[in-house]
Parts: sequence; structure tokens; C-alpha cells
Amino acid sequence: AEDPVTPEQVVGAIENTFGVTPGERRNHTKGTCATGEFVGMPEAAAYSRSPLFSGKRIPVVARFSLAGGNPKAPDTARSPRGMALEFALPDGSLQHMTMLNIPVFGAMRPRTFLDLMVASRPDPATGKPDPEKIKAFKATHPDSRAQSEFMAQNNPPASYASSAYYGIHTFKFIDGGNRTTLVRWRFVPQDGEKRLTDEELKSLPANFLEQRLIERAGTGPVRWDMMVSIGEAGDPENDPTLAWPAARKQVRAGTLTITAAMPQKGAACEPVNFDPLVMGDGIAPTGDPILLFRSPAYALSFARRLGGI
Ligand code: HEM
Repeated sequence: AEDPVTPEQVVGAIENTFGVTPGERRNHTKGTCATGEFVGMPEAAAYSRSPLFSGKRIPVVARFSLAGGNPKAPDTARSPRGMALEFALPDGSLQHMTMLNIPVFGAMRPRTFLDLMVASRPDPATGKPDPEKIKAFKATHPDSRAQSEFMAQNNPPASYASSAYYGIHTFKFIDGGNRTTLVRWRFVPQDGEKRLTDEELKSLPANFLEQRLIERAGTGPVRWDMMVSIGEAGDPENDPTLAWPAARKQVRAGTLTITAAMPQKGAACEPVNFDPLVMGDGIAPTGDPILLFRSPAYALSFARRLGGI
């Protein structure tokens, strides 16, 4: 079905809801830079010819973030956390993975995301979103439910280092013989998943995620296992709101190691546009309308912040 929503409308709606911090990202404005490396496993090379899985050490620039355009969002906020990775592949090309700590997204079409931004705009009288508008949004957008349910049942992470991050979209792995496999990937923390308790949600200060990550990386490497689910015929390919059956074959595709973290100002991740469609050979996008929409939306946000707007 035709969806005439434009990146200008959506980025404009994000700006209207959160305000603009000149020179900064329109979304995921609050964040922390990190650096490290990735080493792929031969099991993944059986599905994808990407140099990511060559077994060589691949330098990584990473950025951890809080969703939303508020640069002062409290680290206890019940919003998604992000992990964005840029891999410098041995053949000179780049691979991006721009993930969230939730397994399913809250929109199957850009229109739903736009409607959420409009519904979340603070009421000038209270400075907060109007609960009636949020209620009406939820009632009219069933594709938003899986994400809200997950977030209601799972508190935010205690540290960026103790969270899993999900690619959410379905991607294609392409092997040396041009055979395509549908996959979904996620990064599972070797530190284990630790969430804030209800008590901590009330008592912790606004800023602790950056400091905890810098301290954790200072004590030694922080690692995640990259896990890949292998799709089967009939698995949803173009809908990021639907999970795949848990029984899908799991392949350990590699290990991400973060060795240092630092404030984003002036650090390597700051000027990167983590466009999820930046891909090397051997990995390709599906027709997921959210995945395809993200690229021009990020480009617009990137152009504005580079222009100092
Ligand atoms: C219609 C859907 C979406 C829209 C319009 C949207 C929009 C944006 C925009 C404008 C940015 C800032 C880009 C920049 O200035 O560099 C951003 C950042 C980000 N988005 Fe999305 N997004 C969407 C869906 C998603 C999904 C599905 C994921 C995860 C699977 C995701 C993960 C992230 C992350 C992790 C960042 C921060 C990247 C960084 O650290 O630079 N977004 N998004």
C-alpha cells in the first residue's frame, strides 16, 4: 500500500516533539562513544561472504544512546537504548549495524512512527504528552503494541554493557554461490543481562550510563556474542513488529569487544551517520519499509546537524 510519509515530515515531527539541539542528532541525541573490534566465526561465513566473517580483527567505532531527541533524557527513562556499530572491513568498505535493546519495533510503517511523534508532542499546558492522545494513538495503531508490551515488562538496563541489542529487521546473508538466507541478528552481553530494579528506577540520578560504561571498559574488555537466527520459509521478512519463532536455528557469528568508552564530544562516533543501509558485500537489506525509510531520515538529520542547525 502507498505510504506518502516523507523523511521531512518525520524528522520535523521529531523536532517538534523533542526540540532541536543545534549540531546534534535529531533522535538518540544523548549518547556515548566507544571503540573496539569484532572477530567473526566460520559458522557465519557458511551463510555470508561478508569480510566481517573472515576471522580477521575488524576495527569498530560504536555509539551507545538513549532514544529520543532530549539531550538530557534521564538514564532511567522507559525508552529504548541503542547500540550503533561501524565496522571498517578489510576490503576498505564499511558495514553498519544500528540496533535497539528491544526485539520488536513499534511501527510496521513510517506512518505509525509519525503518528506517535505527533501524539507525543508535549501539551503546552503541562509540558508533558497528553495521555488522551497517547491512548488514542495506541487504540488506533495495533502495530505499536508488541514494543510497548516488551517495554512495560522489561525495565531499562543497569548499564549499556549489560544489555542485549537487536537488529530487529530481517536482513539477507549472501554466500559465495549467491545463495540468499534470511537472518535476524542480535548481540548478547557476556556480562549477562542486568536491568534496573523498580527501586533503582526511582532512586538513580539522571546520568549514570556513560560513567558506568567508561568505568566498565576501564576494568577490561566488554564483550557481546553476535547471534544470528536463520529464517525459514514463511518467516515475516518485511515486518519489524513481528518476532520470529524462538526455535529458529542459532548461529554464533562472532564476538564484539569494546575496549574503551568516552563522551561523544570530539570522539570518533560523533560525526558518523549510522545509516543502517551502509553494508559491505555479502549482507543486503530486505524490503522492510521501516528499514528502507530510516536511511533518508538519518541523512536528513545528519545534514541538519552537520550544517550546525
Ligand atoms: C521510522 C522509523 C525510524 C526513524 C524515523 C528513525 C529516525 C532516526 C534518526 C533521525 C536518528 C538520528 C540520525 C543521526 O542524526 O545520525 C536515529 C538514530 C538512531 N536510530 Fe532510528 N529511526 C527509526 C527506526 C529505528 C529502528 C527500527 C532502530 C533499530 C533497529 C533504530 C535505531 C537507532 C539508533 C541506535 C540510533 C542512534 C544512532 C547513533 O548512535 O548515531 N531506529 N533514528
